[in-house]
Amino acid sequence: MTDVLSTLYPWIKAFHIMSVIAWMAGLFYLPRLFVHHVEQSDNARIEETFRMMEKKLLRLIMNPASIATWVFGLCLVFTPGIVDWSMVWPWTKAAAVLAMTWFHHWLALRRKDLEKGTNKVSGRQYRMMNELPTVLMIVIVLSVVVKF
Ligand code: HEM
Repeated sequence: MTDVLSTLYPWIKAFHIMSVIAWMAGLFYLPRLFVHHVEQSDNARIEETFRMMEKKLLRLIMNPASIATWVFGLCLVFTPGIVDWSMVWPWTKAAAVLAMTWFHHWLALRRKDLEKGTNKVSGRQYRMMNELPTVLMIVIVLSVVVKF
């Protein structure tokens, strides 16, 4: 099994990066949709459009992309010689990836609130939360590329 992972290493990494790009696109865009959704919540027709866009973005892009990122990422973890756990970078990457996954689930819960009309988060708070994936992405990319 580890032989197969070593042979397929460049392919798995390529698909890992593709799924990361799709996941990150959603993690950056969904909170922006929430900002405008909250700030236009007096218009029923526009609100319905936001609900549909948020649901499709999460279900069709973000959920599958996050699963693919995890599956390809874990294949890379189990590829012999790729991760040296005595270094710092795998731990900073793991912490940031867990935080990114928490953020994904937080967004999914807020989407349900917006769908049911029970949202309590303001547009300003969504704007602030929107910075989190950027910070985590910087930590992750520095971890995997600089490998401190
Ligand atoms: C979800 C769980 C994840 C796991 C288990 C995981 C694991 C890994 C592993 C083990 C590598 C191989 C490093 C190497 O070849 O030296 C890798 C590469 C990479 N990961 Fe992840 N990763 C995950 C999520 C992410 C996320 C969220 C991002 C971006 C925000 C990301 C960006 C990258 C990049 C850009 C590379 C290629 C680095 C290079 O070799 O040039 N990964 N990942």
